[in-house]
Amino acid sequence: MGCSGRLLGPVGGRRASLLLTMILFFTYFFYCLPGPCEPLPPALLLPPPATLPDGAAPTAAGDSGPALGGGSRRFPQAIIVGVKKGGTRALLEFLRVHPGVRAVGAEPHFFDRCYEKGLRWYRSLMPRTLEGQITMEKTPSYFVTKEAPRRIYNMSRDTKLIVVVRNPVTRAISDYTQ
Ligand SMILES: Nc1ncnc2c1ncn2[C@@H]1O[C@H](COP(=O)(O)OS(=O)(=O)O)[C@@H](OP(=O)(O)O)[C@H]1O
Repeated sequence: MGCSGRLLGPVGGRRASLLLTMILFFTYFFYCLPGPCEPLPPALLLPPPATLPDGAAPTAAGDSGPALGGGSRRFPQAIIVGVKKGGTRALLEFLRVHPGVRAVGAEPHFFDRCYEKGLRWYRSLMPRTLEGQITMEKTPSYFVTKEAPRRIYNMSRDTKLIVVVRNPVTRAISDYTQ
């Protein structure tokens, strides 16, 4: 009569359905597993440019050269300065999306508040960069620090300053409301 139910019995039936469920699960997961990584787009595989637009980064005495971890810490070739609430953070974040740009996350305030700590300390804050990558930092208040231009020039005469300005009224409102 009723063949399978009788042949397997209640326990056998449960086992069979459990087995079937497991097979279905494994099959599903097998086909859902991601394949091998997609190859990187060619643009990301390209080496960084051999030279910087305005020459290589300055190398201070005592620089140990390329580190085992990859790259070395260099003084910034470009510093974003400008008015407070001028949009300097946004500019740095946009620039650092480029693989050829590496930047300090926080504002170092070296040339206005921490100058006495010395250049070695300042450079230790910088991210490691490979040859051809650009190191950047942003500290808006260098713009209103009388000594900052001379100090930056003494570090490296090739360092570029990117000045961000903004309508003083909207800037003041932004500063007031935050
Ligand atoms: N692309 C662009 N154009 C114009 N304005 C922009 C841009 N990106 C950011 N912002 C505005 O900049 C304000 C924050 O400025 P900062 O990052 O310089 O602030 S800070 O001084 O570092 O605290 C802050 O201003 P408010 O929104 O008016 O407070 C941001 O909205």
